[in-house]
Parts: sequence; C-alpha cells; structure tokens
Amino acid sequence: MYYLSVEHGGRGGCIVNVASMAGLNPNPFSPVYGCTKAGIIHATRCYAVSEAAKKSNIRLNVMCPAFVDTPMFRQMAAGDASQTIGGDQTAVNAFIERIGVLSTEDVSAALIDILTDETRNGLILRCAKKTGNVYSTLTVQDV
Ligand SMILES: NC(=O)C1=CN([C@@H]2O[C@H](COP(=O)(O)OP(=O)(O)OC[C@H]3O[C@@H](n4cnc5c(N)ncnc54)[C@H](O)[C@@H]3O)[C@@H](O)[C@H]2O)C=CC1
Ligand SMILES: CC/C=C\CC(=O)/C=C/C=C\C=C\C=C\[C@@H](O)[C@@H](O)C/C=C\CCC(=O)O
Repeated sequence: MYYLSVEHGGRGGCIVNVASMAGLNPNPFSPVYGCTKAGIIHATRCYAVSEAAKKSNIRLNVMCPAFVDTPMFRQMAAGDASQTIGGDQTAVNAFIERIGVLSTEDVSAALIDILTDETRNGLILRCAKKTGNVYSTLTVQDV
C-alpha cells in the first residue's frame, strides 16, 4: 500500500485479495483452508474502511471463487481428500459435482469487473459456476 499511495508519489489503485467461497460458507471439505480464507476476507474489509486506504486513494476488495479448474483443484478432485473432515472422497466428488467448476477465464473476467468499476471498495465478490458473480458486503450489526 505504501508505494501505491498518492501520499508517497503513487497513483492509488485497487488491491484484490483472493480468498474463497470456503472462507464464507461453512463446509466440511476444507476447514483449515477455510479459516485462512475467512481471515483474508476480514483483513481486506478492515483495510478497505481504514483512513489510511482512503487517504492513499486505494480500494481493497476480495474475490471468493468456488471451485476453479487449476492444478490445486485437480489434485483435490483426483483423490486428495486430506483436508476434508472425515476424508470422504466420495462426498468431495459429489460436492464438486453439485457446485460445478469455474474456468480460470471466468475468474479473470470477475477480476476485471472489480478493477474497472472504481466505486467498488470493501466488497466481496462471490464467483460460482451456477450462481455467477455476486457482490456482497455482509451485514455488520453495529455495536
Ligand atoms: N482452484 C480453486 O478451486 C480455488 C482457488 N482459490 C485460491 O486461488 C489462489 C490460486 O489457487 P490455484 O491457482 O488453484 O492454485 P495452484 O496451486 O494451482 O496455482 C498456484 C500458482 O501460483 C504459483 N505461485 C506460488 N507462490 C507464488 C509466488 N510467491 N509468486 C508467484 N507465483 C506463485 C505457483 O507456482 C502456481 O503456479 C489460491 O489462493 C487459492 O486458495 C480460491 C477458490 C477456489
Ligand atoms: C482445498 C481447497 C480446494 C479448492 C479451493 C476452494 O477454495 C474451493 C471452494 C469451493 C466451494 C466451497 C463452497 C461451500 C459451500 C457451502 O455453502 C455448502 O454447500 C457446503 C456444505 C456442505 C457440503 C455438502 C453439500 O452441500 O453438497
């Protein structure tokens, strides 16, 4: 953020962190991985509302894809159920079948959408094969 910042000679910009649907929706297939992604989601939203980001002219958003056809996904689909509670590969396969698999082009298009709309800040972009791209902010109950 320092070098992007208009306060340090930068032009500002947009930071897009990559989390996962597994960090938003509870699922038994990747609890540890999901925890890390939940952390990325929350950290992004915290930085997005910071005065530092505002003064730097930096937007921050986070992408939460479901399954995407990459080597990591193929390893999971090919029988590595080690991250799954219970290690049930049959359940993993059924889940993948139900959720569907995005292409990397699908995710790239979603990224372009975030970057090209300069009003987007602090948003979560859910990307899933069957539901498409859906922006959400999560409701915050003020204290
Ligand atoms: N594949 C999926 O179903 C989903 C993936 N994600 C997230 O998307 C991100 C990418 O995941 P995949 O492409 O599936 O993983 P992947 O393991 O298939 O590919 C990761 C790529 O990043 C490269 N890489 C690793 N460290 C790097 C670094 N420091 N600098 C530059 N390149 C580096 C690796 O060499 C590899 O080519 C991860 O954060 C993952 O958690 C999120 C949701 C779904
Ligand atoms: C180890 C990481 C592997 C792939 C990367 C990744 O991040 C994949 C995430 C995919 C989707 C997560 C979706 C969560 C969906 C939830 O809403 C529930 O549908 C899951 C709950 C139970 C599973 C049984 C089922 O619904 O079929």
